Amino acid sequence: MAGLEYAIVHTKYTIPVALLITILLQPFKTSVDNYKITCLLIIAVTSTIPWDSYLLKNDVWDYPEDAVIGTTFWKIPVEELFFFVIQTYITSLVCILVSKSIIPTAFLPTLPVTPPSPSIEEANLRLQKKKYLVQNDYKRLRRIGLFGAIFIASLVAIGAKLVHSGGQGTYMGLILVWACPVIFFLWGLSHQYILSVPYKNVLIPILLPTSYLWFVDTLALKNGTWVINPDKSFGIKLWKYLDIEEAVFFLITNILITFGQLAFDHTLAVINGFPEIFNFAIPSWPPFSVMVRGLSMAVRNYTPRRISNLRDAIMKLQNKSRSFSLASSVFEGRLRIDLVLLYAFCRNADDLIDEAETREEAQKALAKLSEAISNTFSYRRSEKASFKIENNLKSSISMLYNLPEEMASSLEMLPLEVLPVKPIQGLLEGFGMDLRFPSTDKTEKKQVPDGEFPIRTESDLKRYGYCVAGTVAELLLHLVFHHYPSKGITKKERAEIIQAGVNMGIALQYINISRDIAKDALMGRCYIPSDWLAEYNLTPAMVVEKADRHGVRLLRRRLLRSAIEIYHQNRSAIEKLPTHGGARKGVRGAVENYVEIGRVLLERDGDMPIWNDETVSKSRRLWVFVKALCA
Ligand SMILES: CC(C)=CCC/C(C)=C/CC/C(C)=C/CC/C(C)=C/[C@@H]1[C@@H](COP(=O)(O)OP(=O)(O)O)[C@]1(C)CC/C=C(\C)CC/C=C(\C)CCC=C(C)C
Repeated sequence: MAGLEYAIVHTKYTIPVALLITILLQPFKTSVDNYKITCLLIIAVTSTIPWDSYLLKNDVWDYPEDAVIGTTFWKIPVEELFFFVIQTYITSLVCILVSKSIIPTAFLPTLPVTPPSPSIEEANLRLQKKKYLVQNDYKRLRRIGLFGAIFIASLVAIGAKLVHSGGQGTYMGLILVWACPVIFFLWGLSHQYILSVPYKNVLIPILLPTSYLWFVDTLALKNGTWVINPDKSFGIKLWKYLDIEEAVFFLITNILITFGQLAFDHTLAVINGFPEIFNFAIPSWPPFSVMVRGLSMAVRNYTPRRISNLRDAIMKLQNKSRSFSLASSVFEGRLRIDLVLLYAFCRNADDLIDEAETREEAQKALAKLSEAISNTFSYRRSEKASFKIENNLKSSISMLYNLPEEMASSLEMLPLEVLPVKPIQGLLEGFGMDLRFPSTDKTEKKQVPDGEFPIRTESDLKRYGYCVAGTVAELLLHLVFHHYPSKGITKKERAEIIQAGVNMGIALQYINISRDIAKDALMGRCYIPSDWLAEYNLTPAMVVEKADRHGVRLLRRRLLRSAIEIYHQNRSAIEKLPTHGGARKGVRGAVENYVEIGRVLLERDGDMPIWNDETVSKSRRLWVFVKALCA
């Protein structure tokens, strides 16, 4: 007599959890995630069917007739088949969710390079990078890898022995001989990557679903939904009702799924991370042959400098910008890597000027950077096909132009072959404008008189906005179109979208200026146009002296209103961006996150001084971001 008990286990326990995680992941899900889930589902179902069918035929476990609907496939009840699917799906989603915060390429292992004895700054920097260095100790990885392989191989041997002896060890033996060879294979291919990613990325997808499924299994065993044959199992219980074999089964299958997901991430990390080797566009669903090539590429062929420069760029992004760091998790593959590298370049260039001790030093640094950019740019254009990041410890750009190593590396990493040079020069022009403010350093001989603050009119402000932010948007959108050249968009439409992006960049810069009025004043800068200030009988020097004034607040409101207006005029262009690679969602999320700062400032109105990026609370930032992704 057929029954619904097993089906009820799914409706009560597995389906709701799967739905919940699907909803949680939905805003962040990319098409590469669908690829990984689909592949694993196919592998899991096809490999489990013969095994499960064998166990059922040999009476290792059974289902009372009144607990299942009665429809079977190879003797397996459909509810059981559904279990393979839903468990693989749930564990894969958890794995994908926890992996969102990392860029897999940054966790590829690298062969040890013997560095010269470090200077104090280098030693400090290395201390900061400890997270990666410790996890990336190559010899240690190999040792653990070997130990792990011996351990897994021993489990296979124990399993074989148990199966051969039959009797109570049968069920445990069949689990071990079926799952451990696959785990051995995945471990062999990807143990260095598995050991290099943060532990939580491996442990959470294994332990969280396992403990939940232990709980569900305990209930099912208690209710007799399925029954384990006492003649083919040890009779040892982890706790009341939960047989040790069942506990091992769920643990081991979740290890399988998690290792499978991580092996996918590993190969994607390689094929996305080394464009000089995989020198073709990588589709969201890369062909199997490319995946195998990535997985089998030896660590000695990786480019350590590329990996370590990428790690530096990620650290910069995480330490300096919460909004762009969050937005980065939505972009996929090479676009994500290139955006992080672009961020690091812009940030390093900005810091190079802002952190110079004197104006002369800043001017010199700007000139050196400008020269390095134009020379690197022409060199790359001429050597386009053969460009390769060298493995030297020091960047050649740093040696040639005497630029700080971090700055030089981020320039070296920038995909200049696909970027226009004009916006990069525009960015430098913007930084140059920052150097035209009167100095706050009393020892400096040449003081610029009040009238010579560089932002005199609204059009100066707009030019400045274009230089430091419009250009960033232009570069960002060039990267989007380079990686996802939508065939449906004409050249004219593309130019219009880029123009809208430039305007949006200007709007974001207005918000940035409004937020930082007090902070900028401390540096002797005032970006509110002098002729706006004059309407309130104020001068830029008065703002620098004391930013918190009634007139300044009113002008800040005017600037924010103007930013929001530009935002409204241009935001529809975002919906014309390619959806691939998370481009549209990511740009929408990044823009909304930043515009929220403007909205909060308008809400708070009177608040001054406005100090730092604590303007929007973490929870509000996340909420706005998720809403933007779901729009
Ligand atoms: C996802 C990801 C990693 C994106 C990277 C975006 C990127 C390359 C940003 C570089 C930012 C930067 C350091 C620029 C140097 C000059 C500067 C300081 C500009 C201001 C940025 C904010 O910097 P800040 O560090 O102060 O920010 P925090 O609040 O501390 O986080 C700017 C305000 C400029 C930012 C402008 C953009 C990123 C361009 C925005 C335009 C688009 C996203 C395109 C919109 C597209 C359409 C079609 C409308």
